[in-house]
Amino acid sequence: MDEIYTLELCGLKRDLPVIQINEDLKIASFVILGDAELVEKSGEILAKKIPEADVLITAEAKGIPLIYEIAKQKGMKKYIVARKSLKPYMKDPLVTKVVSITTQKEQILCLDKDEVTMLDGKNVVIIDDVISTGESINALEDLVNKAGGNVIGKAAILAEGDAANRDDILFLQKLPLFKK
Ligand SMILES: O=P(O)(O)OC[C@H]1O[C@H](OP(=O)(O)OP(=O)(O)O)[C@H](O)[C@@H]1O
Repeated sequence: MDEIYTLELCGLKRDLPVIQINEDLKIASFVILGDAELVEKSGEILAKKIPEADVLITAEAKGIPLIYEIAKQKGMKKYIVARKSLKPYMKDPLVTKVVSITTQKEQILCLDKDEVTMLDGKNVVIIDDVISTGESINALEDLVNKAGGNVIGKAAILAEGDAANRDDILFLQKLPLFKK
């Protein structure tokens, strides 16, 4: 029978499939894409908890619905999504590298010049759906710093594994890792 982890979050319950990602490690797969109810509830709560920022930033892809919801709740007209591939619309892109727990191969995160300008000299909060190894938020922080921004907060719906012991991130619920 397939292994399931039941997550309780913001008064909701979700059965997450537990999947093997390498020889020694299984993770509970948390995919907010398509889950409007969970994004709305968690976004509303996180919007109240994060510090007041000039700019919010996330990484493509699963952070996108969450940052949209938080920006909407806070009445912010814009936010920034770091893309995972270079796009033709990008002029003088700023690029950094990242290896996340779920993807486990090197990806890039990049910003267009106009987004770099939006970050320069601004107070920035980094948003993601999950923080696990921290590689993705580190890469986002690197982009913000290189763009001249100042990271004043980091927030996620879930902190996975050891990330739950960090005191520099705001999160709503812990998610266990399943080690051999
Ligand atoms: O703390 P970390 O170990 O970096 O893991 C967390 C990141 O991993 C997942 O993204 P994923 O790489 O699966 O990309 P996706 O959102 O494009 O599916 C998740 O959405 C976070 O961004």
